[in-house]
Amino acid sequence: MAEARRIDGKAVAAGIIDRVKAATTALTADGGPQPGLAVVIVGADPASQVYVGSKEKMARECGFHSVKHELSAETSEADLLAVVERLNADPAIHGILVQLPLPRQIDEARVIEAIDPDKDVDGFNLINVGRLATGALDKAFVPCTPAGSMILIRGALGDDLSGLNAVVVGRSNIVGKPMAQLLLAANATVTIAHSRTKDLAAVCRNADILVAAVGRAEMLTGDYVKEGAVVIDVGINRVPAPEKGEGKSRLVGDVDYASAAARAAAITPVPGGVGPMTIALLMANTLTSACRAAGKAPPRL
Ligand SMILES: Nc1nc(=O)c2c([nH]1)NC[C@@H]1CN(c3ccc(C(=O)N[C@@H](CCC(=O)O)C(=O)O)cc3)C=[N+]21
Repeated sequence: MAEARRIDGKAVAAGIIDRVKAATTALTADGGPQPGLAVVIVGADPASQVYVGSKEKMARECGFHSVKHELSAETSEADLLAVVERLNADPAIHGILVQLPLPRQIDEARVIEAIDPDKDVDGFNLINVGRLATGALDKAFVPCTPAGSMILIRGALGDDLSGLNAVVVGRSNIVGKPMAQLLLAANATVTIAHSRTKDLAAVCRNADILVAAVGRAEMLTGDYVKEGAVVIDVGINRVPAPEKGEGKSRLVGDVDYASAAARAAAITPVPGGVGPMTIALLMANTLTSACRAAGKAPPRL
């Protein structure tokens, strides 16, 4: 089998961003609100800082009102909840993202449940989890990483995934579970596998669509990949790269790209695959929220 097609998530994301920009211009020209995104970060984790910075920059590029709240690592849960309440009440804000993970003293679930479900552009609030699980996709905010992955899968295989086996490796609330829900809604036959799955490689080799969200660098090698499968690598792992110089690192996924690409039909790289899609879908969700707030139908991006 020939080397897999490399799915260019960066290019697909750029197309979505262009459409978000155009729709934002149209919305405001039509008397609608300027979409507003608030990103809240607690503590100064360097990786988190980078992601938050790129979200803020992208929001500005889209023509959004963009605000960033940087709180110290010692912030109390009550203080963070007060910030969320202020943003819930602020009519200029349509999307609220509280960067995860949060420091130990803060109960993540409590914070997520405090976000107004109609401003929950991450799609992590129980109301949105329930909307997705019950198929109320017109009202739900769908988590950005699974939603972005789904666009790449549909680009490779089409809208209807009937008759295809999908295996999602990883069962997190932010990726694995919503990913499985979306694949199910598209009529795939879905298996959720994880670290305790017996003979994981054999389960994965059954997948026409393999989604890797385990959080272990390059764990899924070619042995896990069916010939002709579509492989979506959600992992973002920073590993040492002494070949680039002392103290240097590089980004790798949960899939061993070279061996998996030798068997797959199409595969996402890391970086340049799912990551840029996550940010693009965050912008799309924020635009959707602003449209809904104005009683206008959100555009199909
Ligand atoms: N409430 C919340 N929502 C999130 O969506 C969220 C979060 N918390 N916490 C952290 C993770 C991580 N995340 C990424 C988004 C984009 C890239 C991305 O664009 N990555 C580039 C590479 C970036 C680089 O070079 O470091 C790529 O894959 O090509 C990565 C990671 C969103 N997260």
